[in-house]
Amino acid sequence: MPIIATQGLTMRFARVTALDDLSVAVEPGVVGLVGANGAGKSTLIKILLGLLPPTSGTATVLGLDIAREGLRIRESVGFMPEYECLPPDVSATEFVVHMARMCGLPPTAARERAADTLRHVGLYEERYRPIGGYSTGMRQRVKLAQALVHDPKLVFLDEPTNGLDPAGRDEMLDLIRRIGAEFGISVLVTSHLLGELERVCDHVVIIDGGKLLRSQAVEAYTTESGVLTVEVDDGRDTLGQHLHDQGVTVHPEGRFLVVDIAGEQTYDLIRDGVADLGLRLIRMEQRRHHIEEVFQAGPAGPAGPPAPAGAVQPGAVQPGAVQQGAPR
Ligand SMILES: Nc1ncnc2c1ncn2[C@@H]1O[C@H](COP(=O)(O)OP(=O)(O)OP(=O)(O)O)[C@@H](O)[C@H]1O
Repeated sequence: MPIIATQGLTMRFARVTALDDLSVAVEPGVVGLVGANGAGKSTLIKILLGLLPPTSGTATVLGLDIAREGLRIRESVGFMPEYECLPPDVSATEFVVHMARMCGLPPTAARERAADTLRHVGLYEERYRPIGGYSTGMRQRVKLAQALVHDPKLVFLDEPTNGLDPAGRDEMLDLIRRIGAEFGISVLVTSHLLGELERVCDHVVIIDGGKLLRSQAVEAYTTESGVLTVEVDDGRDTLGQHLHDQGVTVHPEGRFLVVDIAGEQTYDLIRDGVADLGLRLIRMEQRRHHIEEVFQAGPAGPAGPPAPAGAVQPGAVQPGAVQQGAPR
């Protein structure tokens, strides 16, 4: 059963269509929802939580109808909102216990679950300090803890890496991966950074202007490319010249040679060249595309069908559009 399924979901505000006939279904796992600022990500989450009725269309979350079963959806789903929503003068423990009580847990269970959850997100030592003195990364972890405290089957994380430095972003991405892999909780995580979702997601949905651009397993975006990376211990240029003389298209890139694959014989030529020249081969591997290359390549990118007319081409992003610069 899909964890989320929408059919023709449309949301019109007075001046803007935030979602435009969106039909998509995703299976359990860690699912990325990527789009530029204003693409409609937060609007979709609010509709899926049953908090905002769509203009038209239908959707289910965990098999529950958003129009009729919003309360049951919110019982089974955790939500980490994008914007700051934390009281500064209470501790993380007080806040997360309060949120657990709001979800219906009895007092003792609420305290135990809050302590467990704060430990999981790496805030155990700091849990009695007032939230007002926390760093941005710590506040993001409190927001994550309150989304997990009632043991949901699915969590919606709206831009959880916002405002974090590279180290904080890496830690948050690791936490998200653990939520999916170790706790078995499905995740819908939004970001405007393509690269960072590739690291943690099983599946990525891309929307632009409220329309679906693509919905695919991560591997489908990162299909193998037509080039080999070759590394030898001392002798990069000698081997490069040798392969060139054999008619192989090759160019240097850092310590490596990047070789176009022109059939099985390319592998044989590299093997023979390395042997004939008496070099030591360290690696020879086929490169995989990164998700962002799908967009750098434009509408006829390497991983699939052309984007629909009018779609943002993130290879030529405008400020605020889908960005490719996620650190790895
Ligand atoms: N309550 C509202 N009233 C009017 N317009 C709205 C409302 N909520 C959202 N919008 C508009 O709908 C569009 C989609 O907004 P949404 O917040 O869903 O985008 P987003 O992809 O989450 O972007 P961001 O990452 O910037 O939050 C935007 O143009 C936004 O201005």
